[in-house]
Amino acid sequence: MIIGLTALVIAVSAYIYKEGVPYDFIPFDFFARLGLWNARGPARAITDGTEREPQNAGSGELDVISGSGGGGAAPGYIAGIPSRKEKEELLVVDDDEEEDPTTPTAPVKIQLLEAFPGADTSTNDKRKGKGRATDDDDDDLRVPMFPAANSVQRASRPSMPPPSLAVPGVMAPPSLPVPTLAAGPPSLMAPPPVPVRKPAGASSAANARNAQYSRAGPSSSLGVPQSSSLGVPQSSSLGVPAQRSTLQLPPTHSQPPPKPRQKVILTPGHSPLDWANHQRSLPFVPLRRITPTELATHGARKNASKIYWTVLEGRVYDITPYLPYHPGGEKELLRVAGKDGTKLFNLTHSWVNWDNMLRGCEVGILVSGNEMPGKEGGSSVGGADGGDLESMD
Ligand code: HEM
Repeated sequence: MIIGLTALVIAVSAYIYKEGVPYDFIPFDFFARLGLWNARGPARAITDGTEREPQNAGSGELDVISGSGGGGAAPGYIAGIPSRKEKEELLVVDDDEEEDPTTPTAPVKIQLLEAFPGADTSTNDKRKGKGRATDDDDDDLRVPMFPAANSVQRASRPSMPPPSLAVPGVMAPPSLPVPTLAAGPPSLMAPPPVPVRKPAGASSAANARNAQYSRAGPSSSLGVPQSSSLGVPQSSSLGVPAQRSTLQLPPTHSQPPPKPRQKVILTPGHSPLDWANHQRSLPFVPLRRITPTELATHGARKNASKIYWTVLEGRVYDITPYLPYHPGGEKELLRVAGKDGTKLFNLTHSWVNWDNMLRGCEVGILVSGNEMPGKEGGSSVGGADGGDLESMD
């Protein structure tokens, strides 16, 4: 009997020594349910395989999955505790291979150790002389960096900050790519080739005009330096001229360039706002019928009165008080004195609301010379010798 028991104990010991602890052995499952088996704290029994206690998540405790609802796990399997065989398989390291922390194998090993916190690595620790040896490391749940902090991958991307290790389980936001404008190989796509319009039979005058409007040259109109700092190669294989800045607008040649502004510097007190105030102070003048002959006496030349009239869409205006307020200058405004200035006005600035601007300067309407026989002659603003509109109607 004693010999038999002794032989049984020896056999069990030899089995455990060789194969590891049979966790699926029913008594162990029973002890695990009682909370006696887990050496790292009270075990959590999950009876139906779905309920888990979230408050202990990540605390290093082990999950016990019962045989009835294991969801594919072996009956009595204690999640998180590998068998000796598993541990040895997981922790086998090629002795010939030098352990380099920069290679991806180092984090993998760390992850395996983290995945099985109860694993006994003393064998490997003794063999390698290093590794996870203290229990303090069990509470360190930091996510290992991959690639390693000093790996070649990280060294090649210096702008990417290493993920924060302060908050475990929180992934660092991806860093936005910062375009390197000054240095580095050109990574921008080359612009499309500039379309070259060369109509057959184009006249030499048109060519001359195109040459005049074309601003391709060493100086960019946008002020972009010719040595582009955007990394665009100066000599593109797509046929883009090397001296042209990529930010420069391509020449269209379809329309002539707009005329440069010809605004003059107005004397102080003659701004558009000043004119609006001054116009309100002008005296009211009864409107009259004005013939072209009378209008001509108020031209720019041979005008002793220095009173200048013009016509805009059939209405006669005394532009004399407006002369110092005209943004285009007095000289330009006097070009329409004594005649119909509608066409020139609209050619210059059709957007200007002349009706509103010159309301206080209106002196009458233009009539043909036949309508007012005998009524021609010089007259000043508000003159009484013209045909008064109210009295004539
Ligand atoms: C007869 C009544 C006229 C009125 C009330 C008037 C009024 C104005 C106003 C308000 C502006 C400023 C436009 C702006 O800032 O966009 C302006 C600009 C100018 N005006 Fe007149 N204008 C008159 C007639 C003329 C005439 C007859 C000419 C020339 C033929 C002329 C030539 C100019 C020019 C060259 C400018 C500067 C355009 C620019 O570069 O902005 N204006 N005028």
